[in-house]
Amino acid sequence: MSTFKHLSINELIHMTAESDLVQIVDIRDEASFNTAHIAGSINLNNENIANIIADADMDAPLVVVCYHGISSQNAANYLIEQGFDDVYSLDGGYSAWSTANA
Ligand SMILES: O=S(=O)([O-])[S-]
Repeated sequence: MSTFKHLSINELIHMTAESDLVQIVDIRDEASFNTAHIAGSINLNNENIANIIADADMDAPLVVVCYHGISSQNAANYLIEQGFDDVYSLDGGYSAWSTANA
């Protein structure tokens, strides 16, 4: 069974520049997500997770974003268990992303 990989902010920028297939899921609370999020990301929550999994391309890269890159690692493991093959946890989370993109 595969394990998730760590992804830096720079790696995410390169990955999204090179492929349109990259899926980004943000597991922060909805209010934080609505305030600001990485372009193209989806807010993943208990209500929509089943639909997102059902609609997703399980072979395409899936990047999990949280606040600081801690809880995204658990979510990444969970999403691998659900059948995703190529899962990444964004190191530093949205916090690092927003600092890098300020
Ligand atoms: O979202 S977090 O677990 O990195 S604080």
